[in-house]
Amino acid sequence: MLKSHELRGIFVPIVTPFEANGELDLESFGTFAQHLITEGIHGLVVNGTTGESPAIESNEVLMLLAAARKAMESTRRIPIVLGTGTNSTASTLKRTEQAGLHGADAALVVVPYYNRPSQQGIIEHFRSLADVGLPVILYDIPHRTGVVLELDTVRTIMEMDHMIGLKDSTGSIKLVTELSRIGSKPVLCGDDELFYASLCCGAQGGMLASANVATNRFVRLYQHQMEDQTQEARHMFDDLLPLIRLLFTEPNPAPLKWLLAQQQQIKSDELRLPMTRISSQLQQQLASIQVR
Ligand SMILES: O=C(O)C1=N[C@H](C(=O)O)C[C@H](O)C1
Repeated sequence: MLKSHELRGIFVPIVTPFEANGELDLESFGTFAQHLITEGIHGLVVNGTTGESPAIESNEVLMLLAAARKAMESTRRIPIVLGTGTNSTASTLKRTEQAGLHGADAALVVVPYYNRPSQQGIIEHFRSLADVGLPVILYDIPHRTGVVLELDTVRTIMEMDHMIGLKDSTGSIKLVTELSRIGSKPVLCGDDELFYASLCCGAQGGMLASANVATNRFVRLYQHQMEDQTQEARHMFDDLLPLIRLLFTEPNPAPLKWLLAQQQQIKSDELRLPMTRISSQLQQQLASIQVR
């Protein structure tokens, strides 16, 4: 199980590869997970947004978790964080229990989206997971959920014993700055363009879709920053920024999947609807950028 102080470094929300008929491509998933691990990542996030969690059935989530564990047998054991959050407290509870039973090290639980609960409702949603026995990471991403967490709400949730940290996709450095000022639990940046700024403001690392590609560059950037080699880290981030921006010009993870299929890291750039393949214009732009 993942402890708060181990929530640091580069956690990659791995893409979920599909066969041309839309079935899970577990073979590509396993070999790609091994590749990410050998690139030096510190943790793997299965069934995140980048893993197309809204389109993955709960039995498939467990298949992906088993494949991730298997990939580590021949490489290195790193923490596996499983996305288990939905906009129903009951189903989140059930999925988080399953995650614990099947060997996840922590659960990533997004703020309930779409139904726009009150701040108190959100607090109770996270409190309900206390007895599961699995560490939980709060995932705050207001532009996807439709609800903005107040600072007091985040603090209240972070103080719960089973909560080990925050994935911050708020699109601002305000929250990470304040949480690190008051010595709260670790914050991982979940907004790729703000990664370097977040590290400078106290983030302990990142959960970054872009780190599916250029993986080792993100790992080295993080290491430079931790060793106070801030100039090197800054330069590495500046070099990565054009790639990061391109990866988010069309809905994530379609650009990533196209690039990974080009690199033959996964067999196909297949997505499940409503996600669709990228435009030919973006293909050309991605093809012309230096990724490795
Ligand atoms: O899957 C994730 O985890 C991430 N999702 C974000 C998004 O798609 O909005 C981006 C972030 O890099 C990680």
